[in-house]
Amino acid sequence: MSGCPFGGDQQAPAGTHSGASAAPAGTSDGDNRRLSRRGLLGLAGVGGAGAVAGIAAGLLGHDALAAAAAPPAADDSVIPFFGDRQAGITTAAQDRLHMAAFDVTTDNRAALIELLKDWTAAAEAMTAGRTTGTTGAVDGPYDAPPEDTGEALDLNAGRLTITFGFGASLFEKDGKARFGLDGKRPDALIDLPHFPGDALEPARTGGDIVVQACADDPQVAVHAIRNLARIGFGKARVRWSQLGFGRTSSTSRAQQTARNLFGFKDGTNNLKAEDTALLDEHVWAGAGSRAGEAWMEGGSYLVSRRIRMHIEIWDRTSLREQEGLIGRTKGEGAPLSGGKEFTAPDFSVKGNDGEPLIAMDAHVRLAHADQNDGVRMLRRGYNYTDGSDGLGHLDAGLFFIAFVKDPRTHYVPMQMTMAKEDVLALEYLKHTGSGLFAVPPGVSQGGFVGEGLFD
Ligand SMILES: C=CC1=C(C)c2cc3[nH]c(cc4nc(cc5[nH]c(cc1n2)c(C)c5CCC(=O)O)C(CCC(=O)O)=C4C)c(C)c3C=C
Ligand SMILES: [Fe+2]
Repeated sequence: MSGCPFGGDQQAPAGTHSGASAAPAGTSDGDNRRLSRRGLLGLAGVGGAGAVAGIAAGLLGHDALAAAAAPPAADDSVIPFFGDRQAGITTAAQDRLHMAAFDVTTDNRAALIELLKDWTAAAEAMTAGRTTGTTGAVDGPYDAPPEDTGEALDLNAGRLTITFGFGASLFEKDGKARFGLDGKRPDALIDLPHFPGDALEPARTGGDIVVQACADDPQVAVHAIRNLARIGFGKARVRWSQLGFGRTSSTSRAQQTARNLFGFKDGTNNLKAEDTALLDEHVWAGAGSRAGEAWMEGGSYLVSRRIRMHIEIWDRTSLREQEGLIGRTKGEGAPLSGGKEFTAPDFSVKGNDGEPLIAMDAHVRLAHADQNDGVRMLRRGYNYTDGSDGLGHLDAGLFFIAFVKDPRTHYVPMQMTMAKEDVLALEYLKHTGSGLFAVPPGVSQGGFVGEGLFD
């Protein structure tokens, strides 16, 4: 959006963007509040187009009034925030990620609840394409910082989803329960074990609360995390954050399979939103065995791993070896046992040399459900590059994200096998960050994220 929210007809008051501390001549704070397009959309949602037209009457020209009176068009850039499940899990994976883990700095339970309520309100607004707060980016008092940082003003909602999860350290720290949450830490929210080869950096690991913002526009995703961080000031601070620029998983059969930075199709045999029975079996958490963990029913567990990929070494590896390490062809993404991309791999097929066509230590063999007690996961990772390491190497890789029913059965054993046997992992990957978070079920209108935890 331009400085003028309703097109080129109205000029922003002189000095609006100059950083001048005083309101422009002839305007009071109230006069200077203009109804932004986003604010308008928000009002349309609450009171309908007629109400919007009435409120706007004193502020808008004739054309703008006519436009405002028209019923709002269905906006396919909006993914509803409220629902039985949190969005951002089975939602068709967006192109961009900004994930942040926060440490809660207040000790006060009421302040934590207030933070979650404020975050819920802001998340609902931003996912609907509106600004945060009641006055947004440009309609508040001239002498106060705006309630919204403003960099998404011209943009649509971008299919933004904001997904919240709670880390073990929210429940207890140094052996002491926090926020009166004794007995509420789910048994599945374990401290992940050390895996062979782990090179985890504390500043990229853990966190009390994780927020996953996914959108088709990077600015929308960054805007979301930035505003939540701003709202959290004094109660929570960012521990780590990660940008991702290319989805490495499809989570719907309607999506084309994307590629990771090794150049391979990633997500071919992922669980998809359409696999509802498999999602019940492998992704959605149950009520647990204790009353204290029942609040997680219908939620899931988010595993995040920042996996650096040694792409310079990979780029000097033959195509034969690359395909052998993955167990699929690079072009089509077909299993080396034959067929096309979505043909099921046949791990028993052998070549003329008597060796299996999909090697015993190939990534897809070791990760396949057949080798892992039948368990599957919903992967939702992103490619990342974070500059270079000063030694002439890109700090690039895959920010692995998976949603699972129970990490004890659905992540730890598989990761342990890979850390020990997967040549891809042993020679080309380094895990530099890690997190495990309990993702509560969805939020209903009038509620707040994680509400069940505080019942
Ligand atoms: C512990 C879980 C997994 C980690 C960590 C992981 C890292 C990782 N994977 C690739 C590339 C590919 N993975 C593929 C398949 C695949 N990977 C996992 C799990 C982990 N991957 C699973 C469960 C599967 C599916 C296996 C199956 O059922 O066939 C593929 C093939 C295409 C696909 O099905 O997605 C590729 C390619 C990288 C580069 C990586 C770390 C950087
Ligand atoms: Fe993988």
